[in-house]
Amino acid sequence: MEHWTRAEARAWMRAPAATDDKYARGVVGLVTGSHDYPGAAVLGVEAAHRAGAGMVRHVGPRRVGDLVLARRPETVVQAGRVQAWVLGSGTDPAGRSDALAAVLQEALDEGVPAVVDAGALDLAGTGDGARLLTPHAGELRALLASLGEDGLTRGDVEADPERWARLAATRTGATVLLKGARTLVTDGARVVLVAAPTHWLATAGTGDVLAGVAGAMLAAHADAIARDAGIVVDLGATAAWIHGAAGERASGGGPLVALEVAEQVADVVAGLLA
Ligand SMILES: NC(=O)C1=CN([C@@H]2O[C@H](COP(=O)(O)OP(=O)(O)OC[C@H]3O[C@@H](n4cnc5c(N)ncnc54)[C@H](OP(=O)(O)O)[C@@H]3O)[C@@H](O)[C@H]2O)[C@@H](O)CC1
Ligand SMILES: Nc1ncnc2c1ncn2[C@@H]1O[C@H](COP(=O)(O)OP(=O)(O)O)[C@@H](O)[C@H]1O
Repeated sequence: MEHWTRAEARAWMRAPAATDDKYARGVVGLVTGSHDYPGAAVLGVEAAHRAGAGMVRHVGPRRVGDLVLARRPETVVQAGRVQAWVLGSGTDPAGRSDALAAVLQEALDEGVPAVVDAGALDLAGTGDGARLLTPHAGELRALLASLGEDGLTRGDVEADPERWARLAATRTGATVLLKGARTLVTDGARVVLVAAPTHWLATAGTGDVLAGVAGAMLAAHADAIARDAGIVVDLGATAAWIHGAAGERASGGGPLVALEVAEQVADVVAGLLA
């Protein structure tokens, strides 16, 4: 098992050059949030901006888009070309509308890299392109059940996370980032461990922030992923490392809220580039 530290994370960061424009830095598109969970969209969008996306698009219900814009007017709330997608945070597959199903499927079929989170995890095996699945243990259990691993409990996954994350990666052909105090990232062959520096991260919405950071990482490296999809493991691990470091800064030893974690991401990136 590989252990991901600041040194490994640094290798995947790059400051913009004189020749870069917003598109060269990577456009992230998010299909996240819903009437029930609008906040997840705000958190993921904030994180994608702070992690260095050249542009962030959000596709979702009008009310969700309005909340996103109220927080981040830089966001483009229209569909369009992206270098990477973040799909599913703050959505519930049980209540998925036909319109949302169509938008998600179109994104998955585009062939660009995608972070597949929360309410889109049941679509993990569909479409085309590199995939980074970001389940917590309960979501991994559900994903494995859908792949035929009946009778598994969340406790089983927590007792042997490496085994179950590897199995899900092998079965889906995706890279799996299994969230927790110790986050595992695996493509079925390599297994990378990212230890969180603070357990105050165990709070609502921090997973939505992680998805936004991961989306920005995939978008920034979309061309390299097209040449070698194996680097999605490195990019997922780097996103988890940045998320942990941002959580540590947001916490300062005490409680944090997810939006503060997202806000700290830019300083963590600056520190890696220094
Ligand atoms: N601000 C936002 O918009 C946010 C939006 N979010 C979005 O919410 C969506 C759902 O994601 P999630 O991870 O919260 O739920 P989910 O995977 O269905 O697991 C449910 C499990 O939890 C358990 N459980 C529940 N309550 C419990 C309790 N009091 N005490 C103990 N256990 C309790 C429950 O157990 P049970 O009650 O069944 O025994 C079940 O096992 C997702 O789209 C996410 O992105 C979140 O990111 C938060 C911020
Ligand atoms: N005990 C813990 N210590 C450190 N980090 C944790 C701990 N528990 C969860 N996390 C992290 O917090 C985030 C929670 O994500 P998730 O379970 O999707 O919650 P949410 O859906 O509320 O955003 C993940 O990044 C996970 O790695």
